[in-house]
Amino acid sequence: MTSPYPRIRPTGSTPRRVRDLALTFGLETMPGSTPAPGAGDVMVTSVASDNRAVADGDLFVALPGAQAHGARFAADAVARGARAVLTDAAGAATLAGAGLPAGVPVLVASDPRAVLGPVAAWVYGEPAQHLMTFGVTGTNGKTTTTYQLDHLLRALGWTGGLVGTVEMRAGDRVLPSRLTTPEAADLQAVLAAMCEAGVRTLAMEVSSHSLSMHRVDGIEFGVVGFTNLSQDHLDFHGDLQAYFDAKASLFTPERARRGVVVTDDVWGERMASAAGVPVATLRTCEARDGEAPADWTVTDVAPHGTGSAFTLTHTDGRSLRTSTSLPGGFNVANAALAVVMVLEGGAHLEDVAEALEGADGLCAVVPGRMEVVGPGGAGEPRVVVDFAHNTDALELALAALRPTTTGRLVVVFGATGDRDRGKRPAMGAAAVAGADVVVVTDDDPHGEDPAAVRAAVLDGARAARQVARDAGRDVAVSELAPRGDAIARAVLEAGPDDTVLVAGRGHETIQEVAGVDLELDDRVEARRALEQRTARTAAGEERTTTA
Ligand SMILES: CC(=O)N[C@H]1[C@@H](OP(=O)(O)OP(=O)(O)OC[C@H]2O[C@@H](n3ccc(=O)[nH]c3=O)[C@H](O)[C@@H]2O)O[C@H](CO)[C@@H](O)[C@@H]1O[C@H](C)C(=O)N[C@@H](C)C(=O)N[C@H](CCC(=O)O)C(=O)O
Ligand SMILES: Nc1ncnc2c1ncn2[C@@H]1O[C@H](COP(=O)(O)OP(=O)(O)OP(=O)(O)O)[C@@H](O)[C@H]1O
Repeated sequence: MTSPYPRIRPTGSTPRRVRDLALTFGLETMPGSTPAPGAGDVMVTSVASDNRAVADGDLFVALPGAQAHGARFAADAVARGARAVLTDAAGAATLAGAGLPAGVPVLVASDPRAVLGPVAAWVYGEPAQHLMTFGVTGTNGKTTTTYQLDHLLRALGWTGGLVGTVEMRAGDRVLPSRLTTPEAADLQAVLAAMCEAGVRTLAMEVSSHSLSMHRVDGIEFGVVGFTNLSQDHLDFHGDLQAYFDAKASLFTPERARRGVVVTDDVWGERMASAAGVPVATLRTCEARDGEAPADWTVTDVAPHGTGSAFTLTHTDGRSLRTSTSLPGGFNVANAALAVVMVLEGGAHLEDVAEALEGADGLCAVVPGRMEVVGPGGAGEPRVVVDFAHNTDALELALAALRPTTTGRLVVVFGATGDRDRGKRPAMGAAAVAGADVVVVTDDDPHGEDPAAVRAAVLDGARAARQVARDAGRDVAVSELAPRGDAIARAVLEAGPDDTVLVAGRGHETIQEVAGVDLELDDRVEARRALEQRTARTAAGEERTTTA
């Protein structure tokens, strides 16, 4: 039996009586599924919502889904050791005739997805209540901000746990992530494993999907943060207002005690006004005319190593100066948000300043976020891999690299298949506006025709190229697939003073093409191309010397 994904679970859990579960959450038990009199209590120690990840002692939660109903997998879940099932009326109807073994209670909830989080938290002993919890939402910056949060919390002496797009970390246990925010059954198991491992703080990404799909229900975050909002995921939410509303639901008493909102964009101001919990505002760029000062303000941004130094000041006069190693103004915003969330969570400014001093600022390496694969120099171009996969992020990533690019700025990118199609031409236009050489290739096509996705991006790029030409700026636009070839050509043809930005996939190592998972790591491809350049240069030099 294969499992689609391993899970981080606690090694030991207190058995919980299914009867108590049903009473606590007001769940009916499907007639005929109650254990025989005298058979003793059915106990569960853990929760799973996918049969392929079930272990002995699980409550299997059979959720209705867009592709299938989880009830279809309940018999296999029981065969794998699930002791009870929680589902909805449709699932119960399926199970009534499915011939589950006797003595497996089937609990029925009107909306099992809505109750899964609180149920899983109850089974695992409310792990989030034993952690200092920090949740970050926003279109871009969640991963970066959570890594900087974790870095600072560790610098303050805490053992930190991390959950997000790249990985889940619970003490010494690390697992690559499938989702940015895991389903509640998996998430509560990770939190329980963190508590078991002596972890004291949690820095986690909270995606808008997860908020709409109840994945973080059952968690009341100590502090939540909002980075920004721009066009993305509209295929799921429908429009920007619905996308905003999903994120705003994190700033409610059911989900958080207090918040920090970056008010650099209008959506941040709206988030601060809409919040149902106390929030501190943070501005990292010039205030708009007539705008009230934010609670926290970033000033005196200056180059510092590969990133920036900046000063954070509160209206009450508190102030500290620190830095981030990641380039770009947006990474100042991410670093500042991480610091303010920790301060708003109750840490003393002096302690934070001292910790940052000792930790050399916010210098967490964030896999695939402005990751320098080749530093440049010695005749080689600088090569950077970034996760920018929407218009706003691409614009900012290019803007972050332009000031330190003395030659041409080259960008290799594409757009994700089966996701928000509206952003494709805009991404093409953003690439032309910010770069000198634009190579359009595949990102993760998923089930879409890769050429059609590239064509949509090229439409925007070519239209913008004409505008650039009319303004006297010539931008080279080309198309090349597969992605590995595009990365190789860009790196091999770049000049020694050029910067090559490979954008869109960051840390990812699997590219899904027509349902087939291909191994593809942009960093490996870029490194290989740099090695080819070096070998070619060496061979050229040898030919010269032997000539
Ligand atoms: C839109 C969305 O989020 N869909 C999620 C949803 O899918 P679904 O409702 O279609 O579920 P389904 O596949 O029909 O399965 C129904 C039930 O049967 C179970 N099942 C299914 C198959 C099986 O063999 N055995 C089994 O038990 C499933 O676990 C589920 O409980 O429930 C599934 C099971 O948990 C998720 O895997 C799936 O995420 C899909 C894969 C996905 O791509 N989600 C993305 C959009 C997402 O959530 N992204 C955000 C980040 C966005 C961003 O900021 O970039 C994230 O937090 O990762
Ligand atoms: N504060 C920000 N504002 C705008 N763009 C940003 C910001 N922070 C990072 N970016 C850009 O967005 C990309 C994604 O950053 P990051 O992974 O930290 O965000 P994310 O919200 O976790 O994204 P995802 O949810 O897709 O994982 C980065 O590679 C960078 O190009």
